[in-house]
Amino acid sequence: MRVLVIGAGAWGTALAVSAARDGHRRVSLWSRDVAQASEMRSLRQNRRYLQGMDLPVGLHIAHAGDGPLAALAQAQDLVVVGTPMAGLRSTLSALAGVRVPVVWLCKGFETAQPGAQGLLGHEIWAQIAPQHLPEARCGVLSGPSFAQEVARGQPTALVAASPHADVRDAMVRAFHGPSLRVYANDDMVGVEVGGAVKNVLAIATGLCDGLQLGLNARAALITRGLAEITRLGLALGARADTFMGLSGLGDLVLTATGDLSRNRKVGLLLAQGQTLQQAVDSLGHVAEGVYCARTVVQRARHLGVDMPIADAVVALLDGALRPDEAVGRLMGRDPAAEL
Ligand SMILES: NC(=O)c1ccc[n+]([C@@H]2O[C@H](COP(=O)([O-])OP(=O)(O)OC[C@H]3O[C@@H](n4cnc5c(N)ncnc54)[C@H](O)[C@@H]3O)[C@@H](O)[C@H]2O)c1
Ligand SMILES: O=P(O)(O)OC[C@H](O)CO
Repeated sequence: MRVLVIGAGAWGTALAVSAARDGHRRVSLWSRDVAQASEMRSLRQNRRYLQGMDLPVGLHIAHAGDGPLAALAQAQDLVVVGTPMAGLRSTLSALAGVRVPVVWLCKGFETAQPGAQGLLGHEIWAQIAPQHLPEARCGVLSGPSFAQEVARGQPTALVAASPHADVRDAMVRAFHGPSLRVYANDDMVGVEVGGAVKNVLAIATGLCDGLQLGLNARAALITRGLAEITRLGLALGARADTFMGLSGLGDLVLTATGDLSRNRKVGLLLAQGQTLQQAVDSLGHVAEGVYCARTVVQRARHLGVDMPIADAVVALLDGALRPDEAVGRLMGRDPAAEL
């Protein structure tokens, strides 16, 4: 099987490494940065994004200087976009017309532009791909997964979501292996909503832990956060049971509690008194929750969905509330029925 991973950040590299360990797959990792790709070719490491991890001998490194991305993509069995949300639209545009299933790894909503709604991956895809190729097919690979652990071969479970059975199968064939289980799900909307909104909630739990509000508070945030994810997902057309799965509860628990999470780290740093800019600058990697929190809240308001925790995160990121005021606002809400 021939697999192309576009975007040599932490996650794209980790999955390419994991897939390439199986000698039956021909895996290529593409970087837009020619200098980074050249270094990866010579050192067989991605020092910038996955320090200390050797790239398998069989992993082919490709870059923007090798020729048109669409031509390389056309020669594959599966194309995997590993950029952050901010790069998804431009990458899908570059791939328009390619007759190979395209899936992505990013977890977020597109940052909303003035006068427009920020979109999920499948919504961006619908604006671009079918105009060029009506039979174009897409999917998303998501679930609880820190890049470093996957690259090291530590046991991990992912979910491959697409409305198309052949795309789900292609993702399973590309990535399922001895240390990586890939489950299939046809609810792409639910899987995308879970992956996007958990990042916003992980900022909240990071803040909660940084302020030492306690374990009870963290459990409450995770549980009520899952209720917010589910409400928004249902309003967008997802199935409720998806949110009990890997891309819902699973990824929320991992990101909200795992100290490898960049989103959780943003919350921890804000609690220490850092500005948002200082927190983001210190990461060196993308924290999608920072960029999609406003979109989540806008989409929820548009649909009449109540998301008080996400609202508080936005107020905090915008500097409209201090951390202690955000806690006060959440705890001061009127009593409500749980379900
Ligand atoms: N790191 C993880 O553990 C992890 C796990 C699961 C999902 N994700 C998701 O995967 C996505 C990527 O995360 P990451 O951790 O790899 O980010 P990262 O910050 O480590 O790397 C981002 C990479 O994308 C590249 N890039 C940015 N815009 C691009 C564009 N327009 N075209 C091509 N390349 C572009 C950058 O040069 C960089 O190589 C995010 O949406 C993240 O939420 C990350
Ligand atoms: O480091 P984060 O917060 O971007 O989370 C990484 C993955 O999405 C966890 O599944």
